Amino acid sequence: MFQVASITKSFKEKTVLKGVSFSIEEGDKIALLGNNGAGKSTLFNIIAGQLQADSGTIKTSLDFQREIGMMPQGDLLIEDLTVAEFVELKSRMNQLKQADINGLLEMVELRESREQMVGSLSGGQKRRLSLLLTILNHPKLIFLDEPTTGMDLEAVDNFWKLLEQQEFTSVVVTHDFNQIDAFFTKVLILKEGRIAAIKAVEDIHQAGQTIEQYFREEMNKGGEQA
Ligand SMILES: Nc1ncnc2c1ncn2[C@@H]1O[C@H](COP(=O)(O)OP(=O)(O)OP(=O)(O)O)[C@@H](O)[C@H]1O
Repeated sequence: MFQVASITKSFKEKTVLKGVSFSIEEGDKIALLGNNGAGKSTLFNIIAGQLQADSGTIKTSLDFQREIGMMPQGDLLIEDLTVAEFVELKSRMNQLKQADINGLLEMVELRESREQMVGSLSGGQKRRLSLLLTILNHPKLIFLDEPTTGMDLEAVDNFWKLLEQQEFTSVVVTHDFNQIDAFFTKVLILKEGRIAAIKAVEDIHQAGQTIEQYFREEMNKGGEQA
């Protein structure tokens, strides 16, 4: 459904991505993991078309506009509309007929904030609104870059529950190790600009590990070699 092949990217003399390749199949729920500075957001921004790779290709059978949803790390919101106005506007832009604005807002627990200006929402509320706008037109594949940043614990729990209820094929950059074991089907670890591991969560669990334990072990491997 989506293939990333041999992506490289440097900023001045610093090479951030050193040939990143992976495929996404329908139904995959992929956790994209890596330490700070590993290049996750750079990869995400290249996939989103916000940044140009130095080399490599991205191929997909999906329509980028209609079938792929992207939620970047920074919220791209119009701050001087009310929450309801913004969701209505986005629904119209997506040509959704008779969108149930209250129902949609309920889904991300923003119903009570419907008349509030977007600019006055808290960081966590803005993330929830961004999520809603990302999934509004029911894309087939979603990419989320640290979607729960700024959310309180309850909102984080609710966020993962909400995502679990949806049937999206997804790639999520996250550090939420407490919640992710139940959600993902695959783990992709980016380390020093390369994919260090791609592993089915089922196999990790069968080996008696949590995703966090597996991640820590993979991250330590390089340390032992160095
Ligand atoms: N526009 C830029 N100009 C110069 N260097 C950049 C730029 N964007 C990213 N970098 C560098 O590329 C490296 C990877 O950054 P990136 O944001 O992709 O990491 P990340 O894995 O998403 O980290 P985090 O978990 O902290 O979000 C970092 O060293 C960063 O300083």
